[in-house]
Amino acid sequence: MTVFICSLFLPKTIQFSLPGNSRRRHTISKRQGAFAPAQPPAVDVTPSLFTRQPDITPPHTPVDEPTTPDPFANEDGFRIQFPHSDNSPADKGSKSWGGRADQPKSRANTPPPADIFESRRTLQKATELGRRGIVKPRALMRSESHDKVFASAQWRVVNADQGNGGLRNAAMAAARDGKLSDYTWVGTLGMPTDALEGTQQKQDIEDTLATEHDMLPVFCSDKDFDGHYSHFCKQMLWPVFHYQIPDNPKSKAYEDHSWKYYVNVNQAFADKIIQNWKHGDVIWIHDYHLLLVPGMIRKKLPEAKIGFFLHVAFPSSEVFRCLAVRKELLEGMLGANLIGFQIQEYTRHFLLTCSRILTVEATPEGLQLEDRFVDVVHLAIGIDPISLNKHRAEPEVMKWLSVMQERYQGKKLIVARDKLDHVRGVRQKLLAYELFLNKNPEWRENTVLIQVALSSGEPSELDAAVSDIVTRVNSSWANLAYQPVVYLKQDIDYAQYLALLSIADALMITSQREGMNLTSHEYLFCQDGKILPDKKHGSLILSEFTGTSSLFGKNELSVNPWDYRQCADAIKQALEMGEEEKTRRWENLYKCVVHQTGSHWFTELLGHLDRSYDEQHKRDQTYVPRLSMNSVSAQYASAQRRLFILDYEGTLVSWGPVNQIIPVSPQRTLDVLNDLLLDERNTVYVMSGRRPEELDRVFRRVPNLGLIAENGCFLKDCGSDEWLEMADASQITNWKESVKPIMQYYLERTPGSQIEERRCSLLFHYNNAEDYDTASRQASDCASHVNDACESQRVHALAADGAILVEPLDWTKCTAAQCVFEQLSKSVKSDEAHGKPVDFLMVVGDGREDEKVFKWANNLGSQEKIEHVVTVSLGSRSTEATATLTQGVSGVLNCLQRLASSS
Ligand SMILES: O=P(O)(O)OC[C@H]1O[C@H](O[C@H]2O[C@H](CO)[C@@H](O)[C@H](O)[C@H]2O)[C@H](O)[C@@H](O)[C@@H]1O
Repeated sequence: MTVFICSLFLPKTIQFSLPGNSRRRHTISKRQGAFAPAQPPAVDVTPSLFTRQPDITPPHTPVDEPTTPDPFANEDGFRIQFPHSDNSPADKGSKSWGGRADQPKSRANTPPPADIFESRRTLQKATELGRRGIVKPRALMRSESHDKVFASAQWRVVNADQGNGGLRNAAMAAARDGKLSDYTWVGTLGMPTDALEGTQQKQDIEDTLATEHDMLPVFCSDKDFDGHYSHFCKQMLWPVFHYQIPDNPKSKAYEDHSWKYYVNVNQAFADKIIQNWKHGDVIWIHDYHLLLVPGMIRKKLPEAKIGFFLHVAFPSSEVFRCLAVRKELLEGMLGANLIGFQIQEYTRHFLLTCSRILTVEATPEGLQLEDRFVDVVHLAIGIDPISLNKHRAEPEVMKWLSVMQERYQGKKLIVARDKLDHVRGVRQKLLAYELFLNKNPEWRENTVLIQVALSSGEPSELDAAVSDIVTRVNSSWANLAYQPVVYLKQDIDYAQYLALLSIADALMITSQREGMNLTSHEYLFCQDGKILPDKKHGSLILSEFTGTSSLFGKNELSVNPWDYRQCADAIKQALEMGEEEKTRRWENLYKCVVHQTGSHWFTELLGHLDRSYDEQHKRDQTYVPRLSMNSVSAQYASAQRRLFILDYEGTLVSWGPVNQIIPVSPQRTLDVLNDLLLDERNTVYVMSGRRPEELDRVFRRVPNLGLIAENGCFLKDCGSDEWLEMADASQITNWKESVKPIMQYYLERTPGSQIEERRCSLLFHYNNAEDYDTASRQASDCASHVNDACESQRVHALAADGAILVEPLDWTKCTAAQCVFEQLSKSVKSDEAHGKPVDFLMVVGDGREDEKVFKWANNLGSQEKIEHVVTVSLGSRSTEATATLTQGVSGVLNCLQRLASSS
């Protein structure tokens, strides 16, 4: 059994050795996947906390590689500072795609990024102001000769600097802990690959990754990848999932065309997995880049065990519904057996979003689809303390620690490492820090904020804004010996990262939204004082809008990043906090971090997927036997008091158009019911969504029949002329007043639609609409709108055939059936001499509403409250019923007729 771990980026990529590349001369051993550096390193220019930085920007156009051979390069990888280590910060931050000098350039020829004009304006402004720092990296040029160079270049497999470090660390930890044995990673190489198309090299790379690294590379065209990642993911999904709705024309420009690239890349993943899947394998798909993959696989492999985990936040339904392709995205996710989120808030948003947008039934455990159940859970990812502990004791970390101790002696250090995009709130943090210094002169010369900012790709207004603030703070309060902000607009290596976390007095995270934030976990771990006994239990200032914050129980200094005053006060509080309070807070936080590890997260979710799959499969595969006429006849014959609860449309008569009055009285049905009722031991109820008067008309020639109308809101007992209104009339009137104007709004915009008012429900019919597709979209919006607006009124909107049905939650066919049974039981008690308790209950139905009645009836049987319980479902849907009948309405009528005749 193989576990396929599918994420956009593989943990490995390919590094090419190019002729004439003076920066890195290598001999290659492809078997070992290793280059040998020909020259010893001349100067160490690895980005560092001490490289003199101009206040505004890096000194040169950023490139992803150091300009000399990396002194830390080792046989297994490059830019990994610990030999034989695959570790890196859990929240890594992905580099821009296709920008590396030792990888092919992209052939994507999509339009320039939407904000390029904005960037140009920003550049112009910056030039006017005399800045040169936000220079856009030169466009990457490729040519035929460029491709040829790569096609014949030597290459090796190296660790990727893109991707989700938290996921990778968790998988490695689970494997190390013996919880994950056979696994294969599926993902892209995170580099342009058009240049390799049709070459032997591409095949060799694929083979090497498969055989030596257990990795299946997914190849897609540069154009597809660029459209998928740089456009649809980064400009649509990333902002929306983090509550930033791209509502300006420049973003909309990408809406239509980039969607198809998103689909293409997702399809390439699905195809790769489908080709390699074998029975028993587990498919685990990760994150917002691959939302469609579960659905695409499910179509081809209905039996597959598929899990999906979303690492980023899932927004409120109000935000999610702004996405034009909201339905497609949700339906894609619902191809999984289990969907996982980091925290409960995201789970709640997702369930509500599905119930509103797809009008599917949500329960606390998951979603009931027409033919399957999908489990939905939350379980937050964690870090790997074991490897962190090992690596922070490396000499390289010690070296950086001593350098920093000397450099920042007597200063309080607030540290941070974030991606520089709006979502991560770096600007807010700097403004809060500025306010803190302005308000607290006593701290001005004693505090340093070290902000490491990872590039998010394109230069933007944000770069300029952040640089402005850094300049302002430094020019206000710096002197020859002191600089209040150290701003590094590039990543630091892992050793410096660990040193930074260990020496800090506070870590400050001000994300506007974030799925989790594992940097804060790594910080807390490094603050145990084992490496630096005199620096420990530092404070954590953490945005309340991170997933991590919801786990930490306010032991952190929780802040709202938009509230600068509160953030500034939190900095002061962090720096002035007494040892006792710091220790108490840290101990509680530390417990959380070391209990909830990445390895635990990984194995728990895989275990959960197994359980969900087995359970769902049992339900789907449970062979629901055909109704045995012999056995039901025997039970019927032995019973003294029989109760039948029979669904009407789809069960006793074929379905008619829901918005039409039932045209004819179905004679055969009436005859069968009358025959059953000839035996006075029989009590028969017919249940329906129809109105009381309709049922009266249909069944006027069946005296003594009990009726349940409007799905349980009305009940008419056997032999009675009176309808009992089960539902609370005033509650119904209230919600109808809210729902009617909403329906009216959609009616006016959907030619050919109709509203039908029943006593306790409202229907929006669109079956006869002029443009069915548009009408069905309108209907679904109408349902979401009703569900949103009337949430507190105990009412819900559901999709019915060609209609949206709005009905109360508190009165159902099941509550009516319960009432019927209770009444019968009471009448037995009051007439003990003659009354007999019900000893035979038969429920027959075909719809989802009937399932609740089956469940209730089966419970009565299993609790031995009724001796014989027979629940029968028509059709092939998964069911709670204990028997099925496949011959439809005529099968039901034949069965009832045989029972009636045997009396
Ligand atoms: O930038 P991308 O390549 O699109 O990837 C998105 C981010 O993925 C990872 O972060 C997410 O997962 C983390 C672990 O579950 C979680 O802590 C974080 O809140 C999520 O956003 C990755 O660590 C980031 O660098 C990527 O930007």
